[in-house]
Amino acid sequence: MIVIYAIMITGCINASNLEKFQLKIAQHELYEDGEKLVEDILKDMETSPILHVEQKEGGTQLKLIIDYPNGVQALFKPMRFARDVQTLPNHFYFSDYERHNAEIAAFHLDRILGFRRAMPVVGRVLNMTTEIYDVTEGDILKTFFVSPANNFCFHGKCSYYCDTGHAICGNPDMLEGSFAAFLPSSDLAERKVWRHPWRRSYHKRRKAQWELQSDYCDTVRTTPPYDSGRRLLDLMDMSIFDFLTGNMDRHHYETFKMFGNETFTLHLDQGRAFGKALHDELSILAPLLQCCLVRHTTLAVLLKYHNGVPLSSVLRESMRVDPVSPILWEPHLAALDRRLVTVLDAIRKCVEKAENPLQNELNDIV
Ligand SMILES: Nc1ncnc2c1ncn2[C@@H]1O[C@H](COP(=O)(O)OP(=O)(O)OP(=O)(O)O)[C@@H](O)[C@H]1O
Ligand SMILES: [Mn+2]
Repeated sequence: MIVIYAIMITGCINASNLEKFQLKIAQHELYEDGEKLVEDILKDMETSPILHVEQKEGGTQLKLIIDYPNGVQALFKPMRFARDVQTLPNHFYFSDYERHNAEIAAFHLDRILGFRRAMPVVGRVLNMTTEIYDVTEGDILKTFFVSPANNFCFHGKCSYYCDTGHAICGNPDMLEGSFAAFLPSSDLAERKVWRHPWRRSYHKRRKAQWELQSDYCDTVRTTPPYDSGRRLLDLMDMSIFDFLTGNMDRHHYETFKMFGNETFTLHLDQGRAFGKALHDELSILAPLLQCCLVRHTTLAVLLKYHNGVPLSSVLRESMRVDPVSPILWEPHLAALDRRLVTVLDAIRKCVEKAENPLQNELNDIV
């Protein structure tokens, strides 16, 4: 990835699999198709001893930074609910709980769709006493307690759901969670955070500009960095990815600074995906619907799953090897195939519109 880092790693006999993986991150993808290191780092995160745990600063919901031997780290999101618990009907997208299994499923889906823009994520069950409580320190320790049902619980400190009423509880002291491979530190590979042009309002009564302005895409596509290169196409991919998973929480996205603008957008933070299996949130597709734009290779992948082995089957099979499988409630898998048809319908309408622009203008007038 960068020269100094390369020298550091090659000069070091015991480079971890994660360091090797980070070193291979390229301008257009996190890892190559079929990269063996992906399986290696998943295995490491699943089986390596946990040396230290601390709460991640910032962010709204509780996350832990896990330290393994050799400086390897992972980002842990805890399980809160069973797989079939849906987003509460009166919750907005911005007050939805994060789901650890959504992070696992999203990594697999991102890989299956050929994006390779999400860091590898694996499930694991922890002993809360020996693998969290005994290896952490500071304020978080004061938030541990035993619940009336005799389960070991903690809530940590954060701005959303870090209180006794929303504690994370083991069964009785075993806790499942997702472990995302850590991105290279910002000293080595600084990231740029971008405001997503189709960001939601994050307010219960306000609408965002894209919801009010019918020609919003014209504004975006004439504004750098969306006016040239791959960036707008990446946002179209992200919109399809998020529509398939039902993730309404794409407020920002990140890129690696060293690659400039002609690089891929990271698929980070899928914790609020897979919340509503029986509802398809069409507004997540707004970027694609408003711009009528899709990458040729993305369309080819979508058609492959539509015409061949269904996306749900390929995803189910991919996730089967995860230690906490099954990862998704079946209706979420069924939703994927249904939503794929919706995406293809939207693209078909765009093609028809492009083939007959005059007719369309007439339709608009009439
Ligand atoms: N795999 C990772 N390795 C290192 N850092 C990460 C990783 N994934 C995410 N981060 C960093 O941690 C931040 C918070 O992660 P994430 O977005 O998943 O949590 P969050 O609580 O949902 O945050 P927010 O409330 O801001 O959306 C991200 O913005 C990102 O910079
Ligand atoms: Mn988030």
